[in-house]
Amino acid sequence: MAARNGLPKIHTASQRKQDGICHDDSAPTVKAQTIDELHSLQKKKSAPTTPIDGTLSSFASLSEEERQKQQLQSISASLASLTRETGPRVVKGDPARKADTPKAASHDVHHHFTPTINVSDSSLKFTHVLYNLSPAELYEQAIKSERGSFITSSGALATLSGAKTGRAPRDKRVVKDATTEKELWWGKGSPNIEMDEQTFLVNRERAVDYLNSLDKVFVNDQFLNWDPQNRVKVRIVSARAYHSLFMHNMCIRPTPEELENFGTPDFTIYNAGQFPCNRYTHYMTSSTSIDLNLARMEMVILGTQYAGEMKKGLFSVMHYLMPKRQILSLHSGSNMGKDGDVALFFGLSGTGKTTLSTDHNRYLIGDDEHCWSDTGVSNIEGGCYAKCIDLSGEKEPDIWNAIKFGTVLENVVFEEHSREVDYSDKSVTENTRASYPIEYIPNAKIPCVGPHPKNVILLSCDAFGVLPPVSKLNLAQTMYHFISGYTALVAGTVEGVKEPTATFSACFGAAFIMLHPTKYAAMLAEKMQKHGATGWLVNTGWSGGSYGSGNRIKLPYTRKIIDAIHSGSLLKANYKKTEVFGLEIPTEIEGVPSQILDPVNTWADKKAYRDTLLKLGGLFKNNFETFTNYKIGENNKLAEEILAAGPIF
Ligand SMILES: Nc1ncnc2c1ncn2[C@@H]1O[C@H](COP(=O)(O)OP(=O)(O)OP(=O)(O)O)[C@@H](O)[C@H]1O
Ligand SMILES: O=C([O-])CC(=O)C(=O)O
Ligand SMILES: [Ca+2]
Ligand SMILES: [Mn+2]
Repeated sequence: MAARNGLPKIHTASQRKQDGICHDDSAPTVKAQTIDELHSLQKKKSAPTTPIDGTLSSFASLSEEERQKQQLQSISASLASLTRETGPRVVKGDPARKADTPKAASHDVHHHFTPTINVSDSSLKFTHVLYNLSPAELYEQAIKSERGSFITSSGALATLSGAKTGRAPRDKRVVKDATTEKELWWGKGSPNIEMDEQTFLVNRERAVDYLNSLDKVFVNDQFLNWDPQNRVKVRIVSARAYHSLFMHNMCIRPTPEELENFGTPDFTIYNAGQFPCNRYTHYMTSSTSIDLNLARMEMVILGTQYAGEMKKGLFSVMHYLMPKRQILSLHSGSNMGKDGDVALFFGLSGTGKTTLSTDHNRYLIGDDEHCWSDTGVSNIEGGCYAKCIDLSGEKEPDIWNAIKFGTVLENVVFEEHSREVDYSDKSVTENTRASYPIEYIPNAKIPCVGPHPKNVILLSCDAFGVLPPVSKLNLAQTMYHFISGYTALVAGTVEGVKEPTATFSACFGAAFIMLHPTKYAAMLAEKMQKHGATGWLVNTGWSGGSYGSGNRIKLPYTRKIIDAIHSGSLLKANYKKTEVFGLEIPTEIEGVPSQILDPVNTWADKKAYRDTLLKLGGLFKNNFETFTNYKIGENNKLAEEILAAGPIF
């Protein structure tokens, strides 16, 4: 055994001396003349994900050469400064590797224009592009050049997202032009903070200049949406291997053939997150800005390295593009039973979409973002993004086992030597996260599509502890609660929110919607009606008192409730109606103590319960006032019904 401070004795074949002469050449020697050649043998050439080596191009077929040229031209065009050169001189590969240094530019693959005296000095520099690297290559890049990158004991890549460990919704801006002014939701309650085209271009140039000034940039060409008819091509240009691996996991990964025929992207992200925006720039209120331009189909990220901005930025784009095609985009998880019954799980951050859609007895379609079209549901993404605070192998075995090689573990704390992660440690943030490809969940449904949903489950984490663990909703109630989007935000995901407080977020995702909430609500109502889906409200939050005195409903109980919804048994249960909210609650569910089903039973102080119930009812009423003047759907009947489906007292 090798001691940590000493080398073990080396036993070689030469010890079995036959002729008294030391032969250490009993195995054939390597077919290499030089050390460089030896190293070149180690890696099998299998593009397209491997960075190309300059010496290789001469062997490549003409059409392959032409394809590479077009690909580089497309990347150069993406990275173009809009005020100077048409595009940087791009070269594929890691600048740290000899074969990829600008000498390689003499090969015709990297032809590009020859800089002349009247262009800027920046055009004299090569931009090295690491194109669609594999997880293994990205691990190496991260460990080599990004402080805070480590391999954990289960093989995941631990990383730090920097100063920001959650999204920054107050810094998310959208370009208001003649088109978006009319189409998008602006003003009170809307997530769309306006900026003008000029300011967008200033920030874009800042990001592009920053990216081009670096030694290397990562470029991911990937897809969104498993529905082949409505697939969107996305390009992500970023400065960190962490960002590239995160998007590799979260977007749909192209096959080598699909990558060959990728062409130009439909949407491009410029992630210059390490670099701040400039507060002298109009509209900027901090050093962070996440800017969306729907006319250019581009997003620029400055001043935050939190990778969730890219994922949710793309989600916003889908919330704009899909409704134009009569497809409903949803902040929901989705899974399917053995008999093909599909359930949707809506809910704000931390309410249980990932936890409850990841169910060992069902096929996972997706954990966070879906489309509902005329053909059924499709996942937008290629991966999952699970919260991992207090994660345990017993309670959530599938998520636990997904944390292996290839998975990005954000902001977790681990033991220095063993690299065992301590999932209870909140030293960096409470919003610790794991990002993994969906196929890391053993019963993932690939391709991630399914038929029309049978159950629509609205998850709410009620910090007041007055909503029942489960209620059956009629269509008007489903719409009322969908538009309200109530939860008690669990600390962490949104910057600066540390304590649970009541939140209303339209469509259970106001931060990501682009159109007025009633547009999405009308589409949901129409689809639920047409396909006969049942709505449910599930409280994954407190019972027996509010946050501070009661306790969070035990996950195994919530799972039993969800099981009863899926199996259809809950539909047949006996129901009674609650006061104030008028919710239908079951009297019995297998595996769940009956007395917790009606929250009044779990509160010792009945007056406190009643006061809290009325208080929450009042908050719902106040919140809904914004929507009372809007028309929902074709006739006004539904709008009136929805209004009447709220709390009455
Ligand atoms: N009764 C319960 N039901 C669901 N989740 C629970 C329950 N009790 C505790 N939890 C915990 O709450 C968290 C739910 O987080 P989850 O990742 O599922 O949220 P999410 O809805 O997917 O959020 P996001 O949109 O931010 O990804 C998990 O850490 C889970 O272990
Ligand atoms: O975007 C994030 O950081 C995580 C997430 O899924 C959400 O907030 O809904
Ligand atoms: Ca999630
Ligand atoms: Mn989410």
